[in-house]
Amino acid sequence: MELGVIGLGRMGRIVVDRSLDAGHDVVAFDLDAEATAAAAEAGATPADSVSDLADRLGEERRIWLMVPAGDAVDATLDELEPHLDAEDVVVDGGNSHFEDSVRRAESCPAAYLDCGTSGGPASAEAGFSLMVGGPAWAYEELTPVFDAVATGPAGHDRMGEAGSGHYVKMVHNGVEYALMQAYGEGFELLHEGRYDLDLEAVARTWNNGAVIRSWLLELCEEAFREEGSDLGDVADRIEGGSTGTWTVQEALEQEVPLPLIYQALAERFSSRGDGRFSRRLANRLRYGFGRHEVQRE
Ligand SMILES: NC(=O)C1=CN([C@@H]2O[C@H](COP(=O)(O)OP(=O)(O)OC[C@H]3O[C@@H](n4cnc5c(N)ncnc54)[C@H](O)[C@@H]3O)[C@@H](O)[C@H]2O)C=CC1
Ligand SMILES: O=C(CO)[C@H](O)[C@H](O)COP(=O)(O)O
Repeated sequence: MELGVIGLGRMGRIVVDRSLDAGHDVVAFDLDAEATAAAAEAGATPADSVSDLADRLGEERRIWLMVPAGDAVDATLDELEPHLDAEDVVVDGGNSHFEDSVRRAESCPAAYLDCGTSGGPASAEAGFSLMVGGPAWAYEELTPVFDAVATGPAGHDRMGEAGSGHYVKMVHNGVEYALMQAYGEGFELLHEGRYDLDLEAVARTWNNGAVIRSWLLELCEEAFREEGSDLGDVADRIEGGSTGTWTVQEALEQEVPLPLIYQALAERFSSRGDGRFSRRLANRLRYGFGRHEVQRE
């Protein structure tokens, strides 16, 4: 298949590389010319602009957006619009709000797939987990690319109609906040408690057969290995927060109580000044899965 990829940062570049590795042809564009050139070196056909990318694709255009959520998605769609028709498919693989995706699906001349993407840059080799919303025919049409970008056929599925992919990803991120908070609290007690513990050894032991083993716990193990049991100079400051806020807002609207996710979000908002260990670990874990910059003292 021939795929256009717009946005070649930490995530978009993985879409390019995995698609090329699976034998697909890729036309690539980023506002940053260096990112476009780097994708070309990897085997993609470079485009000079969004319009140029659309022109270089064949009759039935398949285009994957991996730009920051918000205005960049709308700006890209505005530029694409004159080139699109009902036979074309656009995938938004970023962390867009599901209501924005519903609006875009209604106004986009092409079939529109909202695709929640989990795994982060650390999943370049293994592939992502993809949660897709939108028309079934478009999902089936893009399945060869989803197979390549995800961990494989089991790593993606169609969640339902427009918006459902980003809705599921929003809730995923709420769960991510709560899990990070739970691990953080447990390790904080171990760190402050009665025994002088090697927390990397604790995490490693838990990761080998314990009920609470997980990828986030593997990232805890990595963080303690690289930063030390006291997390060194990792600051008590957790950035991000938009996707967790959306989850809590939706829970309030639906009158579904989510005290753990809300509390984890509140911890982020109050993460200033008092050096909470749990938040310093969450700060470091966001580097582990997302290559988000570690805030340091
Ligand atoms: N980093 C992560 O762990 C994850 C990120 N995401 C989502 O994936 C999307 C991309 O994230 P990253 O790759 O991490 O961001 P990034 O900042 O590494 O890359 C974004 C790229 O888009 C380019 N760009 C911005 N506006 C553009 C435009 N109008 N046209 C063309 N290119 C444009 C930038 O130059 C940059 O190269 C975001 O929506 C993010 O929330 C989703 C899951 C995980
Ligand atoms: O989607 C992700 C992981 O699943 C991204 O890493 C996202 O940036 C995490 O959310 P936040 O920035 O609010 O911590």
